[in-house]
Amino acid sequence: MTRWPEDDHELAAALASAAGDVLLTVRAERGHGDARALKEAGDRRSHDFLAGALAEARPGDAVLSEEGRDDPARLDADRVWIVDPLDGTREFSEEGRADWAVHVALWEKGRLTAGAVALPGERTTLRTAGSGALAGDAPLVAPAPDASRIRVAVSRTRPPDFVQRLAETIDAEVELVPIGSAGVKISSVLLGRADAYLHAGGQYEWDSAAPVAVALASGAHASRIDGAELRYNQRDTWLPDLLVCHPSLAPLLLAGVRDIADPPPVPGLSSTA
Ligand SMILES: Nc1ncnc2c1ncn2[C@@H]1O[C@H](COP(=O)(O)O)[C@@H](OP(=O)(O)O)[C@H]1O
Ligand SMILES: [Mg+2]
Repeated sequence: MTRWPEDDHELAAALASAAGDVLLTVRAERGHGDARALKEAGDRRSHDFLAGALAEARPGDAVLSEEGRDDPARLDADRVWIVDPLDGTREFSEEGRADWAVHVALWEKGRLTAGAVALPGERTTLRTAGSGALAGDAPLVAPAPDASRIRVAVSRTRPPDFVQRLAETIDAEVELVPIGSAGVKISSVLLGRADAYLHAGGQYEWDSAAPVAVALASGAHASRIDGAELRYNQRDTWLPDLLVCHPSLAPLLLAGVRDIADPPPVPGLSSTA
């Protein structure tokens, strides 16, 4: 039986990193000849590893996993691990790509209290610590952006119409940076490779819980795109939109989103025409 860390931050990091090793092994064993079989094997092996390890390390806690059966008992639990065993499944199956991740978050009585995002392709893990956040062993502090030229991380494969419209609305130059996986996109913001991640149109709690836990611990802004709090361990796990960025960019981006939803009147055009 493995000796798992007593500390929840350490446990999240150890589990995410170890699941990342499982996924690297699956990739090496199977190769990229059959993408569908590789995706299925990755999802399954990583989930089985995380579910087994959590049952061993924290037998009293509930688990919500993308790949597991949803047990409604989690709604009455004080501690729920929210995991995405393989985020960026498509990218995992594509040879040479490193934009896929493992997410492990802990929710306690209404808020995220610990989390880790393993980036196995980069051999590093971003995680919460007792206070603050770490990338590997180095302190992780949300980097201040240049507000005149904003690099926005977007999906590689789902058309970023919403972000495109936002780019036309706000008073700044916007560069779209296509990256796979929600966890890698949020990590890119936290590592200073992008300035914001804006997503609308659909996602589930496991896609964002762990990277949002790390983002908040690092001092970054993370909210729904209307500025509301991101809430986890809800009955319906659909969490369709979010914004992660440096706090200094949040007012500009949230105002841009409001303008898209409620476009300002065009001078000279009557609304009662
Ligand atoms: N409209 C949508 N509906 C459901 N899930 C979505 C979604 N857009 C993105 N996601 C999920 O968010 C993650 C990142 O997607 P993307 O790389 O396109 O930004 C993926 O998770 P998984 O890889 O765990 O399935 C993807 O399935
Ligand atoms: Mg996911």
